[in-house]
Amino acid sequence: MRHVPRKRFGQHFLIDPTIIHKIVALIRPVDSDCMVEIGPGLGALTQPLLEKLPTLQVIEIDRDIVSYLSKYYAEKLIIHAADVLKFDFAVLGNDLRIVGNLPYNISTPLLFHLAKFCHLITDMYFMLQLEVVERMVAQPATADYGRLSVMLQNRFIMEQLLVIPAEAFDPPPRVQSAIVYMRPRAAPIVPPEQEQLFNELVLAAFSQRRKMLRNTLRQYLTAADFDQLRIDPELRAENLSLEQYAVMTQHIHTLNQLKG
Ligand SMILES: C[S@@+](CC[C@H](N)C(=O)[O-])C[C@H]1O[C@@H](n2cnc3c(N)ncnc32)[C@H](O)[C@@H]1O
Repeated sequence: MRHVPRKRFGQHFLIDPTIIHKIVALIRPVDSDCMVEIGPGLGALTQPLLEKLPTLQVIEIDRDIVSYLSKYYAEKLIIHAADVLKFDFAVLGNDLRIVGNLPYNISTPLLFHLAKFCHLITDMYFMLQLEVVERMVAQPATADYGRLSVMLQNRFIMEQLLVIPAEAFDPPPRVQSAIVYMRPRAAPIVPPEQEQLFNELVLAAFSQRRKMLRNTLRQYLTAADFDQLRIDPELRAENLSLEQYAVMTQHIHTLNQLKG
């Protein structure tokens, strides 16, 4: 089908057969998988995945692409014509394996949306902007370490896999891309009932990442609290590990409970 790529849907279609083959080899689809592809587009990954799977569920927003896919792949493909940011993954069942060459313009909100369903997910393989993948897997005391790293690492084990050059796509994006592997932790580091507080705390700390915690977290922790937690209040957001954010959250949660 002749299709003019739509910028507003972040359409950069994979065209390099060697890279497509490598991505599918990483995913290793097997018969029993409950596989879901986000943004199948013109089928670059869909076609080779379908060769290994009895069925595949896809979520696609572009109505022209939806009608093309429903004609071309009639039977084995279950198409959800929807905006993935509003999609309720719970309707797909559990043990989900989710894959996709994601639209880069919505990657951060999409990752946060998916995190809400991590109890239903076995693993995920995504193509994303390299810079975003580097931020996802970043460790403390590095320039890439930030809110995205802390919030996602709380829920997922993640690994940067292949780096993909822009020429592998049509039209080529202005940036390099990478494949990231994400597997939900058996349990998040921060208990779910403290997640809202954890989110607020991490947001406050990184809102002015060059400032000391003493200032950015003033509304949450006193000098005595920092002392009790054995965390130096002169540190900055980027110096704290996920575990330290979890300990601070637990401490504030307990204080809040005592206050009633
Ligand atoms: C980068 S393209 C990838 C296409 C194809 N998988 C490939 O690798 O060639 C992103 C795909 O996601 C779709 N898409 C963009 N925004 C979406 C959204 N909010 N919900 C669902 N699909 C979306 C686009 O229409 C497009 O098909």
